Amino acid sequence: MLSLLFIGIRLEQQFGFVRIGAIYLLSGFGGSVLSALFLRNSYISVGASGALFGLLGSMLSELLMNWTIYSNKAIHSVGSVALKMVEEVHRQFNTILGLMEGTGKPDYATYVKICTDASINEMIPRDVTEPLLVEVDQIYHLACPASPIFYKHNSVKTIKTNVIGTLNMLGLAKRVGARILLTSTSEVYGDPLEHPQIEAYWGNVNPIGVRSCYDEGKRVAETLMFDYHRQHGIEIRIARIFNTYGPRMNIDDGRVVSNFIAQAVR
Ligand SMILES: O=C(O)[C@H]1O[C@H](OP(=O)(O)OP(=O)(O)OC[C@H]2O[C@@H](n3ccc(=O)[nH]c3=O)[C@H](O)[C@@H]2O)[C@H](O)[C@@H](O)[C@@H]1O
Repeated sequence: MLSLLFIGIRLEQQFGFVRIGAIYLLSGFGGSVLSALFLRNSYISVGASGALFGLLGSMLSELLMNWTIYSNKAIHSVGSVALKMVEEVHRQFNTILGLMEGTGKPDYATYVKICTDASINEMIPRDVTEPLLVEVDQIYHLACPASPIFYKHNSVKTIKTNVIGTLNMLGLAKRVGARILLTSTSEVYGDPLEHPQIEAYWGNVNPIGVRSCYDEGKRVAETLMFDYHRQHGIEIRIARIFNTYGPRMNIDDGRVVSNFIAQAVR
C-alpha cells in the first residue's frame, strides 16, 4: 500500500491522472487474467499486485528512456567531487611535511568538508532549454538576458530561453511538486498606451519587432505559467520587473536608468 502511494503520486505528477489510471487498471486487469489462467485447482486470488507491477514497469521505462539525463547528472556530480578530492590530496602532499613518511598529519576536516559541501549544495551549469532532472522544493526561473543589447544579440536563443526554458522549468515543477517563480518584465506591456501601467493592463506589443523575442517571449512564458497553474495545479509566482539598476552593473548594460547615469558621468 505504501509503495503504491509513493510510486503512484510520483508517476501521476509526471504523466497525469488519466494515463497512470489507465496503466493501473489495465495492468491490474491483465495481471488478474494471467494469474487466473495459471492458477491450478479452483483457488480464488485477490490482490492488486498486477497493478502495482504495472506502475513499477512504467517507472522503469521512464528511467530507461531518460537514462542519459540521469546518468550524466550522476556522473557529473560524482566526477566533480572526486576531482576536488584528488586535487586536495595533491595539495596536502605538497604542503604538509612528513605526510609520505607518516610523521605529518593529514587535514581530514577538509576532505569531510568537500564531501558535505558537495552533497549540500552543488552548482550545475546547465542550459535551461535542455530538460533538467533534479529534486527541488522551489524554482526561481530567472534565466534570460534582460538588457536590449544582450537579448537582441541572439534573438532566437532569447525566445528559446523564454518558451522552451519556461516549459522545462514548469515540467520540472510539475514532476517534483515545486513552487515556481518567473521573473517577467515591464516589457510585456510593450509600447503602453496607459500610464502608469496596472497589472490588469494587457499591453500594446509589436509581435514582429526586434524586441519581440523578449517581449513576446516573456508573454508566452507568463501564459505557460498560468496554463500549468490552471491545468496542473502548479503553485506559481510572476514578478514583472521594471527598470532596475545597482552596484556591479555593467556600464554598457543599455537600460534607461544606467544609460542616463553613464552619459552623465562620461
Ligand atoms: O503535449 C501534450 O499533450 C502535453 O504536454 C505537456 O506534457 P509533457 O510534454 O509530457 O511535459 P511536462 O511534464 O509538462 O514537462 C514539460 C517539459 O519539462 C521537461 N522536464 C520535465 C520534468 C523534469 O523533471 N525536468 C524537465 O526538464 C520535459 O523534458 C518537458 O519537455 C503538458 O503538461 C500536458 O498537459 C499536455 O497534455
